[in-house]
Amino acid sequence: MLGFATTLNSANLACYSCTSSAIQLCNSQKYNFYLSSQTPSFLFCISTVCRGNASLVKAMAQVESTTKSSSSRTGEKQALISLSDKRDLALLGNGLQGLGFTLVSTGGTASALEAAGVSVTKVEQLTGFPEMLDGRVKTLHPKIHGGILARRDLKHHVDALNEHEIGTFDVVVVNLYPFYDKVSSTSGISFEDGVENIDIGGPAMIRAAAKNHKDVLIVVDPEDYSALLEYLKGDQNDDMFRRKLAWKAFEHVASYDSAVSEWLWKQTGRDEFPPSFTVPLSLKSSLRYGENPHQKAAFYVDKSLSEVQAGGIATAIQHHGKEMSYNNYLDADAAWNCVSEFENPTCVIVKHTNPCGVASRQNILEAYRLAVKADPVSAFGGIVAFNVEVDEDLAKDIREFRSPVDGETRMFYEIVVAPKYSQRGLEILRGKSKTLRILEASKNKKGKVSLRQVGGGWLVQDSDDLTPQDIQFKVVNEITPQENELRDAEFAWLCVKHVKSNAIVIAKDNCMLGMGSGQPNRVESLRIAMRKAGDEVKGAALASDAFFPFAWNDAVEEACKSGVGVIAEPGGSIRDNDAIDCCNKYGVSLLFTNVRHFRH
Ligand SMILES: NC(=O)c1ncn([C@@H]2O[C@H](COP(=O)(O)O)[C@@H](O)[C@H]2O)c1NC=O
Repeated sequence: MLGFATTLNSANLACYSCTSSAIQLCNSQKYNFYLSSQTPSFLFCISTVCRGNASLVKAMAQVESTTKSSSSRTGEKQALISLSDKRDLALLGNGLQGLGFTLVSTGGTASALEAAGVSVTKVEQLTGFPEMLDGRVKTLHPKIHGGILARRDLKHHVDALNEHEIGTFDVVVVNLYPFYDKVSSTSGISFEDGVENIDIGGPAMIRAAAKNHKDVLIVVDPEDYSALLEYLKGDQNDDMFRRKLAWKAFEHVASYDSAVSEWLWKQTGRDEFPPSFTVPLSLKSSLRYGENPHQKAAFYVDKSLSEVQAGGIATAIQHHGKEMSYNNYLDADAAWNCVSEFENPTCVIVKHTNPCGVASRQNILEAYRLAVKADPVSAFGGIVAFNVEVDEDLAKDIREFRSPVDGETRMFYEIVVAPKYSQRGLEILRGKSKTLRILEASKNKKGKVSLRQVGGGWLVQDSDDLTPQDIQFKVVNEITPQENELRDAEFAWLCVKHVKSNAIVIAKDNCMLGMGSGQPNRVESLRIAMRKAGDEVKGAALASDAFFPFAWNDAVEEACKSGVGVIAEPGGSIRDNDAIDCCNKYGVSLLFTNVRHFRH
């Protein structure tokens, strides 16, 4: 058995027992005995006086205990660093070392620090235990967690540290195994690999340090390294800085855990919503105000695993224009959701979340003009969405096109959203106005979950992904529709899905002619739609988001009298036969889809 030597000053080491200065580094784990964080090497006395004297080890433990408690009291500074994301590690390591910190690290982090020329003590040297179980146990040790969790203002905490020869940590820098990236990678991951990527020791250290943030600074984000170093250079009296780091640390762990639990629920193979779940949200931007100027507001991006590469407005790139407002986000979302559904080149114009103009044409310029024409009054100040690139010609048209209302006023829009812009197209649109928001969005993923808040709770449902291709348009009366009428009905059906209930859309030749939305009764929506369609209603298709409760002297008869050629509705009313008889009488085809598209 070997005896150990210690003093506080590493330059002046001597054996406690024999006072010999014949001190050597000990390479054998078995005999390692940590002395103090200022002398983090493993030392032993090779004097013949000590050699083989078992009692010396005990004696030395007492000496070291004294040494350690005095080191803590004399403000010896230790930082614990364990990072998967090793970005800016050299900046951190050099910065802390320059400020007089002793660095303690897990294996990979220690190697990276050493490679960056920073001296470091390995956690296993401190704990006297090797990292084991394939890294499942590295830092889960009282010498680590005691040093993080002990309150410096409680004597019995400090005494306990001294008794067990534990040094304190003033700074803990940890980030976690990249579970999120691994399980969401497109190449996929096995269940076993997923499990191995669940970090255990990291969250334990983060939580411990965040709990004891009064004494320990906890950093989980490389973006905070500079602020940490600045803080350490100052008087360190800003408690709010510590609290903010602690908040961020718990948030980091909470998001991480929500990803793990979301993934595990999927691994159970159950096709139902989980009994409870957490949605991780990340602030994208503070908004000037909410729906109205007296309401505070912000926009958050959903970080759920199911939202990875889900496309949509939240991840759209803004190329130009005034900052997006709360209502802009809602409207842009509605426009983008609607236009993304069409296969052919299409333009959708939205006002207050309702499409007021929709047209599909091989020539997108034509589609754009038709979409404006559907309701030029509403289109003014609206959101224009395209499902194809905005090139130079289209951009010029968006810039120059004059309102069909007076033939003079140039059309004005809040937002243009498209999947792509040519360089020239973008330049031209930028020139239209300083404020015009230009968004580049990627297509929405199908099969998502939709959440909506009500007082005290959230409603959760699958997104409404059905398209006309998934639906059978069944002729239920004696009038067989023409091929073009069927296509018009499908087009109107796709439009009506995006209109607020009660929703009626009249369309012909891949162009919306009129729509009625949000009325508390269907007849009123129908009348609004017919008024907008005007004479063009003749031979057009009409789609209703839900069945008609009454036919005679009601919406169905009014539609038939107006001259529509075909009506598409879900069916399912107890008075379906009235609708069938009514359509027979007026020579209008009636199609039942058996699918409802309420939008509340
Ligand atoms: N098990 C443990 O005791 C443990 N302690 C730290 N870690 C993690 O290990 C990672 C760093 O490892 P390395 O320094 O070996 O590259 C960090 O992301 C940290 O969160 C652990 N790993 C997983 O649980």
